[in-house]
Amino acid sequence: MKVLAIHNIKGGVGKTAAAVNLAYEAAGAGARTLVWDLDPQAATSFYFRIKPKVKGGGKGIVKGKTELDDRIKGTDFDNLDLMPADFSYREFDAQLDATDKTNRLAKALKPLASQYDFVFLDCPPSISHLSENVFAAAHGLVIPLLPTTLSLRTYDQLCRFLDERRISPKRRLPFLSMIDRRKTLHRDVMTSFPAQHKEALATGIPYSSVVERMGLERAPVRAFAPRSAAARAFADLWDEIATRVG
Ligand SMILES: Nc1ncnc2c1ncn2[C@@H]1O[C@H](COP(=O)(O)OP(=O)(O)OP(=O)(O)O)[C@@H](O)[C@H]1O
Repeated sequence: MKVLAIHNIKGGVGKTAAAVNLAYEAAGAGARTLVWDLDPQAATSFYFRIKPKVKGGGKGIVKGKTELDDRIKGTDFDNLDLMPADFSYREFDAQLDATDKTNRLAKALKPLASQYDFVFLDCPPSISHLSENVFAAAHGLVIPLLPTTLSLRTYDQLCRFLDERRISPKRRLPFLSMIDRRKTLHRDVMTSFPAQHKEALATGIPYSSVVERMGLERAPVRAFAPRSAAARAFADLWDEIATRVG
């Protein structure tokens, strides 16, 4: 079982869009796939038409006692399950901070190792104690970045943090999201970012109204717009990530 965290310090960069669409691609390729919606905003759960839990999940995980198995729900798609968000995750960080443990997520996921090929963690925007747990559990960090100066600056800050924790660049999988090729800055970043960061994925996700429509359709892009450029881009991105993480 490979664990992939969709993570960024910044909000609104396309983490949930990536989690939903990459998980759909993995499941479509036949991999037994689980998405864990760690964000109390519960957008991933919304896209998969599953109600978030109201309470209770976070504390048990922090104490190392929660069985995740009975919280998992099936989705409308083959091979694709979801662990819905839980509003108690709002307190996750403070609770994890109090224990000073960074292995809680990894420990909670361990019993699922024989059930899934891939687990996607859709993370809230932060750099926190929860992030430390995510980094300890994940084989790869999938990091969506807007092609803007501030977004790239935040990536450098994240890299310094990962360097301090000796998380190898090989485990970092940054890619550009919401690319608008009409913008000179975006075209420039498409050239400069991979030149400066060898770990960068070659596939980027275009800015697309089809991705925005996910909220209306409540489904991954390829399920309702299979021939769109965005659907092709997520499929290519998944191929690249699957190759990188083996
Ligand atoms: N490729 C895209 N093209 C156009 N709109 C996009 C694209 N990707 C995401 N969006 C839109 O941008 C907004 C933020 O996207 P998303 O929720 O995936 O980001 P996020 O990083 O998960 O946000 P948060 O940090 O709040 O969890 C949403 O309204 C989404 O529909």
